[in-house]
Amino acid sequence: MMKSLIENQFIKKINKSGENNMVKIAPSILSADFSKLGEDVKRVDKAGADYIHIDVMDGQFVPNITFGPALISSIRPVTDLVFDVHLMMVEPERFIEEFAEAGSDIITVHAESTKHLHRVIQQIKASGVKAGVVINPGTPVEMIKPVLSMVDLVLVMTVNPGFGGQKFITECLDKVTELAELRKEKQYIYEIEVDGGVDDETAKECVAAGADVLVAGSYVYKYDDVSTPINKLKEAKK
Ligand SMILES: O=C(CO)[C@@H](O)[C@H](O)COP(=O)(O)O
Ligand SMILES: [Fe+2]
Repeated sequence: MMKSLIENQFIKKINKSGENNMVKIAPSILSADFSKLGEDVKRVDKAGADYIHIDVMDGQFVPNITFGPALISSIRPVTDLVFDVHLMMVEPERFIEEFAEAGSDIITVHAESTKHLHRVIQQIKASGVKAGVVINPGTPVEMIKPVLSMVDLVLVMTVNPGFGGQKFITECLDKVTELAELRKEKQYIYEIEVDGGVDDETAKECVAAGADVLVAGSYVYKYDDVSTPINKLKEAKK
């Protein structure tokens, strides 16, 4: 997608106090119907989604296997929405350029997945896309402090990665609050995204803690009319 369009949708909504005016919704296509994936992407686009969240799993970092760059290329023509690509793979540095070329707008890598987190983030930025860092429920914010000044997005997992439809882990919200406070104190520019077990109820807790972007898979795609859950999630900030 056009770089200027990404900038518009991305950083501009962060105002001077470091808080977004509205919460963004990132439906996860992990819970879409893969036999009609393009249609399922279009449905959430039409319903007001902000990002398309794409879960890449390698069967090693997590006990599940999903998509690669070819799938991302194939759905790229279907929408102009930001592709938020969540890499759950060991040594993501091996594939950054492929995922960037396939049409990713944001690539997020797990702090636990590489020995060279700082270098991978540099690599993502050099490939011309936004860079994000992800932490598992068992990983403290302390571990990513050295890269917080470099990233455009921090993703806080609110379930253990690998599967959709799991129960929200409330304790992870303390990290969202900590990241929001750090952003304010140090004038960082990252968005804070949460992923896992998000529905209309847990969304309110996430927003209250300071989340700017809500990923939701099973909650969105269980509805025939996906504008219902997307609107309910947006109301979490009203
Ligand atoms: O990264 C992941 C899972 O590892 C997620 O993005 C899931 O797709 C979220 O699914 P729900 O918990 O919303 O059903
Ligand atoms: Fe995800």
